Amino acid sequence: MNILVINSGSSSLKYQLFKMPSKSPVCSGLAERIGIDGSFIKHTVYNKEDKHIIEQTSFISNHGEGLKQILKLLTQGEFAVITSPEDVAAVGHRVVHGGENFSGATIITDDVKQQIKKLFSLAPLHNPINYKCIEVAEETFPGAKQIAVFDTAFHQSLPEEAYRYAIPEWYYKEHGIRVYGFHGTSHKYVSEQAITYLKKQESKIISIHLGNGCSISAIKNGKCIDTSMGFGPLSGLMMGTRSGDIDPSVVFHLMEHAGYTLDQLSTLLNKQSGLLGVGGSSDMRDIRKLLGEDDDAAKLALDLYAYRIKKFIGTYAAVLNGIDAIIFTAGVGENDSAMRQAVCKNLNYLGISMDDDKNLKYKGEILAVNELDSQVKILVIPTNEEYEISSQCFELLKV
Ligand SMILES: Nc1ncnc2c1ncn2[C@@H]1O[C@H](COP(=O)(O)OP(=O)(O)O)[C@@H](O)[C@H]1O
Ligand SMILES: CC(=O)OP(=O)(O)O
Ligand SMILES: [Mg+2]
Repeated sequence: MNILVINSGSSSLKYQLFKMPSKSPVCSGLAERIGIDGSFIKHTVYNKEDKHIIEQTSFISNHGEGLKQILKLLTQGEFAVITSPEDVAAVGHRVVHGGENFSGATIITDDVKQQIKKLFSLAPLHNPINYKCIEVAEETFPGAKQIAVFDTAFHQSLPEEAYRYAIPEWYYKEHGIRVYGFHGTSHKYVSEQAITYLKKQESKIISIHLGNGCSISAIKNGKCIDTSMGFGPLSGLMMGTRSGDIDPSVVFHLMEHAGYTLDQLSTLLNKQSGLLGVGGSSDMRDIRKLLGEDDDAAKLALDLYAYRIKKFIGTYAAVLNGIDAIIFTAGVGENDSAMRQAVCKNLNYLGISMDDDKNLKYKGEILAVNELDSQVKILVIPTNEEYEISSQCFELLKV
């Protein structure tokens, strides 16, 4: 059964085509730096021993356009992997915000689409894009099942003390104001990988997802018990363009004393803050380049970014009453060894000590980068949201 998975993030669009139940994809790829300079698509087709890579470097203004270019690569030319739309049984979509209604993979109906639409304002960088990708896929593969896998699903296990805010209950009951949490598909996938690696079902794990969006989760015995993103994917860690935690008084102040509108505030906190706002670019690779040129703003951005992660590790060590392993994953977590090192520095009191040489050796496979006598394992685990989505779709269709 062929399942195409579309994982649209805030800055990227990743995809993989699986012939389920095989975990090895038929093809995979990503469009990166969507909407900023230097956009590109890297498309890889896997043959038995060989692989073919196609790279395109024209500007991609938005995700809908990116997906159309990707679908061309899948269906046209010498390395096409889909000869007819009927070849695809299902398209699995990452959908970021599912509110409280979805805890598993869900067939997309008109009603589900309306619910995704209702949540646009809570995940403005994501749900509109996810919705657009669903529409493009419906047009391209009219006979395929369209299935949504929500980032919020894995966090439905949060206990009430973690998911409720300290405001009157009415706001929860009437307006659904609570912590939902995001990147759940990634946290679920990497924590399951860690449990298998540790051979320890009863485990206390901190999973740190550092992509364009960033979040950190406390996972006890395979269940998420707390997470840093909240009502929307804006709180917690510092991100590519998002501020992460900020005192709400700042919002009142800017409204009252600087005449900011809601739109301006949303733009400031969602699109102009984080690495971009402090360091001058949303892309960690650019920040590293600026650091190499002794740029003070880039240095400050890196310090803030690492400090915030460290603070959350301390918080979740308390929440979990100990730690067996911490996981670094996603674009920055997997590729930026210097950030992993900065985060783990001076955490010896928690039993976390990194082997700096091993940390430099990560090559894309799960790797423990802690010293041998470190009480806590430090794992770098490549996330695979696409495979996790594909297997959830496959399970749903098998029933
Ligand atoms: N080699 C690298 N070194 C440092 N950062 C990297 C590297 N490769 C990718 N990244 C960073 O990963 C981030 C994107 O992560 P990703 O998980 O793909 O994001 P998303 O899925 O949220 O779009 C970008 O900030 C990018 O700079
Ligand atoms: C939820 C979220 O922030 O996703 P991304 O990292 O893909 O932007
Ligand atoms: Mg992502």
